[in-house]
Amino acid sequence: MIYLADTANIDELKELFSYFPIEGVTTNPTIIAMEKKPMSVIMPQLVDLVGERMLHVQVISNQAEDMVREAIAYKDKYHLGDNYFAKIPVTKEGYKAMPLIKKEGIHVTATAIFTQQQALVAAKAGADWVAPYVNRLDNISSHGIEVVGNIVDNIERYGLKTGVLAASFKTVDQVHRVSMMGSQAATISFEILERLRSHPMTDMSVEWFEKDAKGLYDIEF
Ligand SMILES: O=P(O)(O)OC[C@H]1O[C@](O)(CO)[C@@H](O)[C@@H]1O
Repeated sequence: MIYLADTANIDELKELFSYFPIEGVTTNPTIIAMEKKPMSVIMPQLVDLVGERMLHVQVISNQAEDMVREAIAYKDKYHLGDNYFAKIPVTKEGYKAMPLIKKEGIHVTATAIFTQQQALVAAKAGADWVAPYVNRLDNISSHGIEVVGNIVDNIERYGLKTGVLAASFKTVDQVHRVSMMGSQAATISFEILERLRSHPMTDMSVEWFEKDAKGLYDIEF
């Protein structure tokens, strides 16, 4: 499973990119709103920082033709290449837009997915990634992990090329469980990425090693 950072915060991304094997960044209007800056300010910084990693940018238009125009506009304005994915919600207009955007040579990430069938329809419509919302499902007494597992199985069963980009996490355990379900990717906030990377026992062990090594590691380097 590959890790993506679910943030548009430049400081968080700079820090993550310095040590975490992050393969891409996802944004949505809520994530952009948290930065209290408009897209015209955030986008150039993001594009610069993300480099060749994947960049998933959600469109805000709600009519298919506008979604297509918006997806093309980002690509052209910021000279985005093969690493750019237009995030399209799985509404009726979104499904209509997906094959049209693909025809323009732009990759598609289908987002706001809550059911197995929504994911299957998006995959059939040509989506490269489908993004099921794990924690939001768990919060309405549904089963986010199970939904992700079913989507992974269905895509494999029907020989589709779409990848599963699990999204919406509030715990490390949710991330672990989607990885066990075979999700190809997960997009995760800075806070949860830090929590899943670290463990107090690791820090303690390193401290003990350093104490034990005192005066013994005398080879120069
Ligand atoms: O429930 P949350 O944490 O707002 O997450 C919704 C998710 O949907 C996405 O838009 C899907 O890529 C992510 O950016 C985000 O993690």
